[in-house]
Amino acid sequence: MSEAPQKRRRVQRSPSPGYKLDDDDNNYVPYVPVAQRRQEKLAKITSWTANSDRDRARRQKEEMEEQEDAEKEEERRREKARKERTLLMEAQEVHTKKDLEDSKKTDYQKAEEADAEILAAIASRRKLASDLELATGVQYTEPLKSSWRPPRYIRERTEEQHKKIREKYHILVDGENIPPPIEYFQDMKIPGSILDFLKTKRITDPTPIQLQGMPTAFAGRDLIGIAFTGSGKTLAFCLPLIMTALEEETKLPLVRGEGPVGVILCPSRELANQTYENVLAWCEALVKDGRYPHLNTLLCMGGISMGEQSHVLNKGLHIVVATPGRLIDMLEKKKFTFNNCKYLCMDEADRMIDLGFEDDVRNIMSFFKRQRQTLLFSATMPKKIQDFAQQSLIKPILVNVGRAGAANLDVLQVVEYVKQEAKMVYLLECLQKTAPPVIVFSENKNEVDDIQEYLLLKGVEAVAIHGSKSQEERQYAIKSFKSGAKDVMVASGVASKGLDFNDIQHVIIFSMPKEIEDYVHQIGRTGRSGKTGIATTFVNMNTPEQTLLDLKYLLMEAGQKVPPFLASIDDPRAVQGGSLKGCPVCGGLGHGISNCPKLEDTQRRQMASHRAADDAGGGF
Ligand SMILES: Nc1ncnc2c1ncn2[C@@H]1O[C@H](COP(=O)(O)OP(=O)(O)OP(=O)(O)O)[C@@H](O)[C@H]1O
Repeated sequence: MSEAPQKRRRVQRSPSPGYKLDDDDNNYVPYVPVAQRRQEKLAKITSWTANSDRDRARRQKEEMEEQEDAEKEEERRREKARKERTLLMEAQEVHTKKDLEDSKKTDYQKAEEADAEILAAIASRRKLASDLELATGVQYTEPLKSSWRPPRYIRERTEEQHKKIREKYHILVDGENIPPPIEYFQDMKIPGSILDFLKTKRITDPTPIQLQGMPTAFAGRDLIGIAFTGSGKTLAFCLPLIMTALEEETKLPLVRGEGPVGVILCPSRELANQTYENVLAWCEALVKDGRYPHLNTLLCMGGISMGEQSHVLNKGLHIVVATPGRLIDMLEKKKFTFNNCKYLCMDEADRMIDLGFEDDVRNIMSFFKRQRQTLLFSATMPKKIQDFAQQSLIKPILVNVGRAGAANLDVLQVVEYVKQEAKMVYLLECLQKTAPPVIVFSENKNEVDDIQEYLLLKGVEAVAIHGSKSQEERQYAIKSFKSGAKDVMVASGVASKGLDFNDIQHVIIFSMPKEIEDYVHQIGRTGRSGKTGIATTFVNMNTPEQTLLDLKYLLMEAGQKVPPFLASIDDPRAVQGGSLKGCPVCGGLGHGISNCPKLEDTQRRQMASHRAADDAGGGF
């Protein structure tokens, strides 16, 4: 029905006005003369012929091309097969040659080569710097400036005089323009109220790491500080931060939402808590004489509610003591920022960057908005870790007191062969050696619980601490042991690293850790701040021979008695005629890098984390 008007409209539109059209007009076919029609047909036929000729030619060409392609493909296949055969033969030849060469090499040479390969792989680790800095290529070349100066009479000393002082305290240093060692706290320009407080704790003169480390940190320099367990590293890195924060607060007081000025990172909650308490005590001492302002310190770690600390967050923040996970969480939630943060210190730094926290540390670094002073401290820091860490520091200064990873000489080390089944009974006997407090270490959480249970049954006041205990249980154990309410603390190695308990008389290592560094940290809970202590270690057939060898060399280095069963263990490297260099990865003296337990552990952990990432589907 709608067709009609449309048609009508079309009809009306097309011709010129004045014509009258109907359907016949529409169907009208104009007349074409015969001659013209014949010519048109001829032209059509000619074009068909031409087209079909062209088609045929095209088809032929295509066929030829296909054939050529097939031939070329066949040639390529043959060439590839020929090459593969040659490569295979070459590879076989190379292998045969290598086998021949290898057969000429001694086991020692082969081990050296394997070590070099592993070292090269470690050296290629991604630089320890913030992702932002890496991405934008930000590079600082000069250390931070500080207004602190040593007293004039010290500045006027010659380099030779500085050297003599360092030699006197067995301090090794490395770096450019090293600040002078200072033998008295008074000369370090530390506020008198803090010095008075330190005196009440019987801290009157700086320890070697303090007398070189503190001037270095006060001068704003990046620092790697290595010194024995219990040699006062905590004061060496906390006091410079307190002084920096004090300077900032004096210049322009911080208000809510501002700060922190610096952060101290610790690998465990217990260590973070202990460092926090030290900082609190020193900051409280600072305000005692009424001349200095109050500095706010935040403890930022898992297991404590931030609500408890909201009173600190509501003011300007000077110092944060943190474990990595919770710190990242707080920074991501923008509870505070690092916009004005200029001091980053890592305690037990080798552990932090080497075992699991490396990416967290990079992440934390990416929150800094300006150049920072970076300090790394530990009792054990093998050369490789030092080299790696050094890349992220600016003209760093290395302060080393004794060999990194060496045992504290104030600890008498006794190693005893005790059969597995006799350990518990012998432990009771061992506890009689000294008065309390005593720490018993075991590598295994279940064993920690078993030992505590056994001791409780035998009437010994013992507490236990390990990673699977709740925060409250861990805190209770530490508090009651520290206060003297409990005589014995049974602990897993990880949970107690870096903890400073008063006057531990005896450390008993119930199960020898695989890594000698852990042993050094564990025996280091005694013999602290110049006092002496005893460490008794149980070993037996279950202890790997390589661990025993590490132990043997460590005892020899510390001038301790080596029991006959240890002395009789031969070093396979010596048998092969190789050098007896220590392991550059863990510092163990009884093995090379290729059989380093720490490296194995790290690789296992990395593989586990890759597997976890795969399971999670990868990606972002
Ligand atoms: N100059 C000093 N004189 C005497 N005692 C000191 C001095 N400095 C620190 N101390 C004390 O020495 C003990 C050990 O200090 P700290 O915990 O800092 O050792 P550390 O080197 O960090 O040990 P670790 O490597 O085991 O963590 C503490 O109780 C501390 O109060």
